[in-house]
Amino acid sequence: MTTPTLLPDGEPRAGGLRHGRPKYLEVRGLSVSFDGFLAVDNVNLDVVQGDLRFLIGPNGAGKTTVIDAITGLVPATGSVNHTGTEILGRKVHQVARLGVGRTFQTASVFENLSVLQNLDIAAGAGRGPLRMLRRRKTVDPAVEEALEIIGLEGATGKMAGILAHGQKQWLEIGMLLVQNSDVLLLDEPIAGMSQDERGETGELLRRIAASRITVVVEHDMDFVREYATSVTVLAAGKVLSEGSVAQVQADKKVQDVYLGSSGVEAAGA
Ligand SMILES: Nc1ncnc2c1ncn2[C@@H]1O[C@H](COP(=O)(O)OP(=O)(O)OP(=O)(O)O)[C@@H](O)[C@H]1O
Repeated sequence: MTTPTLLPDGEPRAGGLRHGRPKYLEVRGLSVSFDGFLAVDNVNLDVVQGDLRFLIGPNGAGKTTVIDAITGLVPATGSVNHTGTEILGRKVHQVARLGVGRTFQTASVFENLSVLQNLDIAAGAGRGPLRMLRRRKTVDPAVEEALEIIGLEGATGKMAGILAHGQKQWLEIGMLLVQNSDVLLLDEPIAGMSQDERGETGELLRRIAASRITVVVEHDMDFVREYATSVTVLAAGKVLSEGSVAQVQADKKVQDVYLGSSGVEAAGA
């Protein structure tokens, strides 16, 4: 059996990979209504493999709901195409099997299991129950590779519940890597992290985004400026602006609604 490589082949860049046939996520006319309230309103979004896209905007702009809609957590209309496959309207587990993985604002790991067991379970998500129960003597190469990428090689036996806040988020990302997710939708991954953890997370995002389709919901504009290769700004459920960090910061509409003229967020956590 060949093991798919998880290691990136370069740095993320705006517009994604420029060679080969990159994978893509193409969102068209995505809308989500909660009892008549349009939380996501006709959103179009194109993200190509190798890009590190940040989704920003004021509180209540619809950022998390876009991710919820793509991953099947809330009903939506429109279309979400992952490299030729329509994923909108499928069940949550089907979307995950099609390689679309997401994290939540609060890391959802199995607190009473070790780091290794968490990754093992994620890696076995596609295996049958008998194979899952069989004790394996060796570490799955995909798990080993994910451990290296998320920097938790030294913590394999630690219970996930006692990990530092940042490490839990990294473990959750590792769980997506071993599931072979090639679309990563990460909801505020640095919320509550220390300065050091933020930097390490930024570098982790760079490593994983180079070979995947990555969308990060974020409020921290310093972090966005440092790590985004492209940005989409949402406001009141609609795409307000899109482009490089410099382009969206210079956009008068974005300054009025979200960033002050200094580029510091006017709203948000
Ligand atoms: N399940 C729900 N039922 C009803 N309204 C909802 C539901 N989920 C979200 N909303 C509303 O939809 C709008 C968009 O919410 P969403 O959480 O997507 O915004 P956001 O941009 O992620 O905000 P934040 O930055 O504060 O996390 C908000 O007005 C919110 O109150």
